[in-house]
Amino acid sequence: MVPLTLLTGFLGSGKTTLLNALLRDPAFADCGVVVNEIGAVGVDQLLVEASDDTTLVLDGGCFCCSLQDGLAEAVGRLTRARRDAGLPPFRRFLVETSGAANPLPLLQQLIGDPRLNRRVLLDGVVTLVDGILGEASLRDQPEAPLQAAVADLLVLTKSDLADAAGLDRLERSLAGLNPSAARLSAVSGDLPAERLLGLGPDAAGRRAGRWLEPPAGHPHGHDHDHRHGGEDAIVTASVELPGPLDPALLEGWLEELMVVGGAHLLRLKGVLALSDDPGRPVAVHAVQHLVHAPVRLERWPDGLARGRVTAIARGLDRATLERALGWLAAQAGGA
Ligand SMILES: Nc1nc2c(ncn2[C@@H]2O[C@H](COP(=O)(O)OP(=O)(O)OP(=O)(O)O)[C@@H](O)[C@H]2O)c(=O)[nH]1
Repeated sequence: MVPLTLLTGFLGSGKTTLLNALLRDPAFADCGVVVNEIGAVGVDQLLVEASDDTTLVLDGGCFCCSLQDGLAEAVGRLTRARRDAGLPPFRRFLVETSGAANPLPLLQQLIGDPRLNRRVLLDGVVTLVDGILGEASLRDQPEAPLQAAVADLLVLTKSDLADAAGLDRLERSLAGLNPSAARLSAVSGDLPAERLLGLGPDAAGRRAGRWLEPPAGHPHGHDHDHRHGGEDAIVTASVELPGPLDPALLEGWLEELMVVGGAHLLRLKGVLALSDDPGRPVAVHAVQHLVHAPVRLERWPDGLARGRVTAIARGLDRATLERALGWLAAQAGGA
C-alpha cells in the first residue's frame, strides 16, 4: 500500500507553495502528485514544480462533484505510466484538492473505492489555513470549516504577514473545530517535511499516536458556530477507553452510529483495544456512512497509553454525540 497525503485548504491558503517545498525534500522523493483545480486551464500545472511523468492535473471540475472518479483514475494512470517507463514504484502520493473543495467525498472515495483502497492508504489530511484570511473563510465559506474539521494536521500559513492577536484567535477557532489535530505554522511552505509523514495509523503502530493527538488544552465537545450556527454547528467529542472492548460490541456500535449519525459525521477516529487481542489495538476510521476496515496495529502507538475515540460532526446535537461516545467508554470501563 502506498501512503497518500491529502493537502487541502481554502483558495490561496498556500497549498501549491507547500507542495513545491515538499517535492524538493528527499522525504518526498518518488512521489506521485495529483492536483485538482477548478477551471478550464490547469494553471497549477504550470506552478507545480515536478516533471510530467509524476504529476497529473485534473482541471475539468472538482473531485467532490463532476470528477468523482478522478482520483482513482489519476492514481491508476500515474502508476501505470511509472511502470511502463521502467521507473521504481511511487513511494507516496500527494494530492492537492482545489481550494473550494468539500473534502468529504474525496475521503469517502479513499475509504470506499476499491480502486483506491487496494492501492493507497490515507496517510493524513493536511489542511492549510491562511493566517490572515483564515478566520473570515471559516466564518463565511461553507467548505473551510469542513476542511479544518477533517484535518490530521493543521498548517497555519502566512504568519509572516499576520498579526499575533489574529493568529491567536485563529488558533483558538481551529482548536475548537478540531481539537485532536496537531497544529504547525509555516512561512512559504517552510516546515520539516518529515512532520507530514506518518499521519495515518501505520500497521507497525508507531505513529498512530500522531494520527490521534490528544485534544490539546481545549474543552471536549466544544461547539463551533462558524457560519453554520445552530443546527449546523460543528461539534466534537472525545473519550478515553481504559479497557478492551468486545469486537462484536464495537461492530454493533459503529453500525448504530452510522444509522443514527452517519450523514452528520465528518470524521471518527479511534485507537482502541479489543478483548480478543488487547496488546495489539485497532485503529478505526469513519467518514460519514463509510467505516474503514479496522487496522490492527502491532503494538500501542507511542504517546498513547490507552484507547481513545474522537468524533467530529456537523448538524448533530452535541449531547447525542457525547452520549454515543460515553456509552462506548462505559463498555470499556471508562467514565
Ligand atoms: N507571505 C507569504 N505568502 C505566502 C505564504 N504561503 C503562500 N504564500 C503566497 O500566497 C499566494 C497563494 O499561494 P498558493 O500556494 O498558490 O495557494 P493555493 O492554496 O495553492 O491557492 P489555490 O490553488 O488558488 O487554492 C502565493 O502568492 C504565495 O506565494 C506564506 O507563508 N507567506
